Amino acid sequence: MGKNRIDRAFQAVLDRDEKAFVPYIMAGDGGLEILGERLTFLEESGATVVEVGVPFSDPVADGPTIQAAGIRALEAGTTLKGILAELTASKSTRSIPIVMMSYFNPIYVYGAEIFAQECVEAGVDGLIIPDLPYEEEEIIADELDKYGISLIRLAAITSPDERLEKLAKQTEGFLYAVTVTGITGARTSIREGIALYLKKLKQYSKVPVLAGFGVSTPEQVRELGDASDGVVVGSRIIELFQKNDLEAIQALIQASKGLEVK
Ligand SMILES: O=P(O)(O)OC[C@@H](O)[C@@H](O)c1c[nH]c2ccccc12
Repeated sequence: MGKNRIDRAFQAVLDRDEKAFVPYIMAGDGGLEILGERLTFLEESGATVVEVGVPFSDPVADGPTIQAAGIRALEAGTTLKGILAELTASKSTRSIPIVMMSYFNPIYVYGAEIFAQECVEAGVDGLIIPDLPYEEEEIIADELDKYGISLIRLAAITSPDERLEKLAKQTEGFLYAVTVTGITGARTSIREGIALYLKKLKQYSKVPVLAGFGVSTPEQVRELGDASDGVVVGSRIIELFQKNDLEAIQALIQASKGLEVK
């Protein structure tokens, strides 16, 4: 292993027999000036990697909570350029790896090469581009490769095995296993069959498999973590930051520690 800091962060977690916890936050929600502070809080609370969202006017995969956060961020004047500048300015205050989540359009408008270059300066180690299909990746893959930025692929529960296997073999950093059909957002119960789907992905993948979409309670963090290498939590983290319930965020992160490793 060891392409970049993401690989090392996961390795450290797995070596301690813990599970990874990746919180998602929307850059610019609450103002860009608090982004650095939130990243530091998440690092100090034991997150493994942070997923930082870029707000976009047409967020096709986002549920209501993430959409609303995106609208607040856009209304506060957040731009991709501003996010990269803020991440660069606060970079020396943290060591936690950052994965940026952006739809393809803002990156395309920015220019793939300059974007990749500035990601490195900003301490962005990986990217999730939810509307970039596997078949179209070449539009940016070379630039990311050149700058050592991991391209994290999303696996859908509805995909045929053959596609899942390809995604699992190609992905870098981790494999994002989407555990629901539909959009992001808190759900009350974990769908049956998820554990089998996660186990299958784990067999295909050389990098950690993280379960995401609809994870909102410590129990779900434990349950999904048990069947995978960890979880991604978005909507719930955004709600808790809004309520300023920092203890509940820490409790969610704590739930990813000390799980029985299968
Ligand atoms: O909000 P949830 O259900 O906890 O799911 C995580 C998710 O929000 C975050 O990873 C994310 C936000 N927007 C996305 C778009 C596609 C894939 C993933 C995402």
